[in-house]
Formats: sequence, C-alpha cells, structure tokens
Amino acid sequence: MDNTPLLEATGLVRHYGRHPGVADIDLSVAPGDVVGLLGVNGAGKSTILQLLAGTLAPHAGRIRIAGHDLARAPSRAKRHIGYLAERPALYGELTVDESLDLAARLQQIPRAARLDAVASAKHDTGLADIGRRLVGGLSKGTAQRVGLAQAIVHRPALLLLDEPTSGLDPSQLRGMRELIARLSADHAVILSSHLLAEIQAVATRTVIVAGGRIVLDGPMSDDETRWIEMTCLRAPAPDALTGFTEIQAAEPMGAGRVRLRGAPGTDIRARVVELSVIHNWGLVGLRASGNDLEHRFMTATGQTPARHEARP
Ligand SMILES: Nc1ncnc2c1ncn2[C@@H]1O[C@H](COP(=O)(O)OP(=O)(O)OP(=O)(O)O)[C@@H](O)[C@H]1O
Repeated sequence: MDNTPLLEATGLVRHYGRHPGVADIDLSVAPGDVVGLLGVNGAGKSTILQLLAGTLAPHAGRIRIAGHDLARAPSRAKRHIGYLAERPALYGELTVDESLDLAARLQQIPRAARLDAVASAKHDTGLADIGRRLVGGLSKGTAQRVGLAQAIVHRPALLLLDEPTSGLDPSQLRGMRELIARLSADHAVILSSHLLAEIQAVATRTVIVAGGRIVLDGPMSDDETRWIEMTCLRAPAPDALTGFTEIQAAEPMGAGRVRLRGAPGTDIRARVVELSVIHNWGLVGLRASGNDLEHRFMTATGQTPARHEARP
C-alpha cells in the first residue's frame, strides 16, 4: 500500500514585513483526513492555507503534495489540490457553465474531457440545473457552491477550504456543511473556521492555530458528551465534587456555574442532584455543557479556567 501522505508541510514560515505571520508550521494530511483548522480571527489560518495552495510563497520550509515538491514542481503538485479562497475569484458576468469551463481550462483539462468535468463538478455541488445563470445574480450560498465547483473541477485529492461558510445564512450554512460532508467521502479536506461548531460538524481531526503557530493537532475527541454544566445558588468548591469516582473533573465557570466531566459510560446528573440536596447548594440548572473541543481550544490558546482533576 502506498503510504505517501497527501500533504506534508515542514517548518513553514511566512512573515509580512516585520509582522510575524506564521512560523514553525508542520502539518501532514493522509487520505481520508478531514482536518478542521481552528483559530480566532488573525490567528494565521488563511496564511497557512495560501501557503499550502501555493498562492503565497513561504520564507522557509517545504511542502510536498502527493510526493511532489510544491516549490520545485508546482504544476504537478497543484494538480492534487483544490483551493477555495476566503474570497473566491468569481466573475459575475460569466454563467455558471462558463465559470466552470474557465476553471477547467486553467487546470489544463483537455478539451475532450472538459464538458464531462464541468458536468460532474456541477452535479457534485448541486448546480446541475443552473448552468446558464449568471454568477453575479446568484445568492451568496449558491455563489459559494460555484467557488467550490471551480475548486473540484479537476478532481483533486485534497481540498483546501478557507472559511467556506462565512457569511452564509443558516439554511445556506446547513447546505454547505452537508456538501462538505459529502465531498469528504472522496477527498481529504482541510477547512478553516473560527467557529467551533463548524469544525465539529465535519472534521475528524482538529488543528488549533494561535498567534501564527499550531498549538494543538489531534483527533476529534469522543468524550464530548460527558461534560455537563450545573448552576447553583451556592456553588460548591470544585474539590467538593471530585472526591467521587464518577466525577473526573470540575471547573468553576463563575456566577454559580461549574462544569463537570463524568467518567466514561456514566451519567452523573443523578449524583449531582443528590449531592446538591445533601449539601444545600441550591441547584437551579443542569445541562449538557460546551463540549471538549471548546475546552481544548480554550486550553490550547491559554484561555481556560483552572480545572480540578479528581485525585486518583
Ligand atoms: N497581506 C498582509 N499584510 C500584512 N499582514 C497580514 C497580511 N495578511 C495577513 N496578515 C497578518 O497575518 C496574521 C495572520 O492572518 P491570517 O489572515 O492568516 O489569519 P486568519 O486566522 O485567517 O484570520 P481571519 O479569520 O481574520 O481571516 C494576522 O495578524 C494578519 O493581520
């Protein structure tokens, strides 16, 4: 079996004048990966994706795509990448068909294969019925799908999507999420977002970027459902909660709220209600908490409140 990673980036550095931009970026993507690139605005997500797409040259480091060096053999490397920029190049005066034909030409798809390539990209992005519409007259969500169709017209193995749902209304957003989920069956994907829910909806792996560096790279956690949040009139000290084997961690959130993580396979709600009655905490709320990804994001970017782990 061929174990060549689809993408392998090592030691990438890109600065903007005196501004540091991004540094020490190491990233590897294998077939089947759906990587969520998560970070606040200005963290460096777009810069990383532009470097990987070959639209911005790194000041140091190396990128190999499907075994081809992006700096030395750009055409061969880029053949394997589909890139949807944060503001994709769309020509309002062209029809959807014309836009995709142009994208297919730019990808040097031979004339005989171009019609099929365009039809297939339209089919995959739900644009089959609107080939003759002018791009300038499309809603933001549909125009974004045209951008995505342009990115996949040459059937790349790896999709780089920069904030693909930014600016979409809730129904367009759902459509775009479903589309990305469908495309991820055939393509490896790196998608950036500053929204946790976005990454959670589609990614199998999270890469958190802060201050231009990767501060965390790991699989999505499977223990998200084990967190609950309780609200009390008289919130207990966290270590009053972690003396029980089924409560693994407690985190004060302020304003009477405490976040609790139960042991795998346990439901700690009954225990929490019982303890509240015994100790007169005045429990007024109990709900599934923000998930573990939120916590990992806050920890990786240095914004987390102190957590009290249960003593072994
Ligand atoms: N062309 C540029 N000139 C100067 N500084 C830049 C340029 N592009 C990006 N930067 C700076 O580099 C840093 C990383 O920007 P980048 O756009 O990569 O972040 P981002 O995480 O994608 O943010 P956003 O979600 O707002 O797009 C920011 O501090 C930004 O101000």
